[in-house]
Amino acid sequence: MFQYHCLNPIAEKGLGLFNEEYKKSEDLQECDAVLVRSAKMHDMELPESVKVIARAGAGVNNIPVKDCAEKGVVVFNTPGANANGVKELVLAGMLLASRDIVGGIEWVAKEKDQEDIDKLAEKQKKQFAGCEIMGKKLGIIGLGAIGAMVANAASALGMEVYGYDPYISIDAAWNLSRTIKHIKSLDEIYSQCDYITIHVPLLDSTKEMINKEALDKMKDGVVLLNFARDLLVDEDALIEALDSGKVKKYVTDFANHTVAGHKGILVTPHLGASTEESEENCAVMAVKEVRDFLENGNIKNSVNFPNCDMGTCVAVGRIAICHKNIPNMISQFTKILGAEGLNIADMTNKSKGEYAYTLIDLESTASKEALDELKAIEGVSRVRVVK
Ligand SMILES: NC(=O)c1ccc[n+]([C@@H]2O[C@H](COP(=O)([O-])OP(=O)(O)OC[C@H]3O[C@@H](n4cnc5c(N)ncnc54)[C@H](O)[C@@H]3O)[C@@H](O)[C@H]2O)c1
Ligand SMILES: O=C(O)[C@H](O)COP(=O)(O)O
Repeated sequence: MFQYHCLNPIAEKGLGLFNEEYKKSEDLQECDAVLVRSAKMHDMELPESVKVIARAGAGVNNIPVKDCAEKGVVVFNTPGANANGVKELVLAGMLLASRDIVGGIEWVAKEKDQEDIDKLAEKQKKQFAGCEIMGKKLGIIGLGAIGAMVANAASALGMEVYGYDPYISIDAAWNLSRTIKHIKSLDEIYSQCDYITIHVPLLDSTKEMINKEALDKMKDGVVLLNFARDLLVDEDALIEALDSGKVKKYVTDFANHTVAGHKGILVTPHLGASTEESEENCAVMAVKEVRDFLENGNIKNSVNFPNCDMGTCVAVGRIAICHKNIPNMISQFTKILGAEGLNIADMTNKSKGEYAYTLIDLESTASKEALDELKAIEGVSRVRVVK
């Protein structure tokens, strides 16, 4: 029996995929798995029982990913599962920034009791007029799951799309429309584009990448959209650029005291992935990842351990080992198992950066002593008997 705990509400369509071998627990103690959306986990004490964290979503900046790797806790996310939800909101954001739709709706609500509201509306509408997005230049920074979808949709709406992503995956590149201009320098995006939207993860290297220097290089009257993370933008510099007229509008999905209520800023309360479809897609993918990991030891879409798949175990036993990616690990594992007379039926070892993962199928059951010896090897963070 496995136990899981949800730190945020997770769609029932996903949780329903847990079978009778799984129990939902109201607290973390004794849990094998944690499911989370945006709850902040950095200051949380995780019990030793937790082996896996699944982020039902894309961004993992709320999770101490490296500390988890050190403790042998595998962290998953659900790549692309909410990308369409975000893409649609980005398109809405561009339209809201181009015409004063919000101001117009608010005006009608305020004047609703005027007897001649129809005539008044015709007179007043010019103050809410704007421009169209067709024919404008859109710069996209980050062409992953979301950026690529925004690029294709904006291109279909008649925008001239400039895309920048020095680390683009082969899959994302294949999915891009041929109309997207491949841009190799951010300066070109800044100097050419009327709209700029950012879709990169929040990392040390991307924090405040939109700063005063970047803003100074942008076209006068640029519209900036941020549906990725607020800390990607130096929002004090942004406010200055907005107040001076350099930036026409800032559309952000992240409410904070710097941006909320400021003239020229449209703030939504982190709604990008809050659609029925995205929430369900993320929950379904997260639960499938957790189950395959707990039941078979397989890893797909982890952000701190490598992909590793040996299917379902047909041998007598399977052991999963989380460890550092350093020399001499495999030989130590096989030496301990060999000394016990345990024959290895199958084995896979994969690495990702500093960390590695080994799955070993055995023709007989490993003793507690052998498992303890494996755990005692320097660089091993967790040894788990999967079967
Ligand atoms: N508003 C929301 O509700 C919402 C929903 C989903 C994701 N997000 C945010 O959006 C981010 C992107 O999501 P995604 O699903 O597209 O992720 P993704 O991993 O598919 O794409 C990220 C892309 O950014 C690129 N990249 C990384 N560093 C870069 C840099 N310095 N310059 C240019 N490109 C760079 C990567 O190569 C990758 O292609 C997430 O990390 C998350 O923070 C927000
Ligand atoms: O990174 C993400 O997937 C988004 O920011 C969505 O976050 P949420 O699941 O808390 O809505």
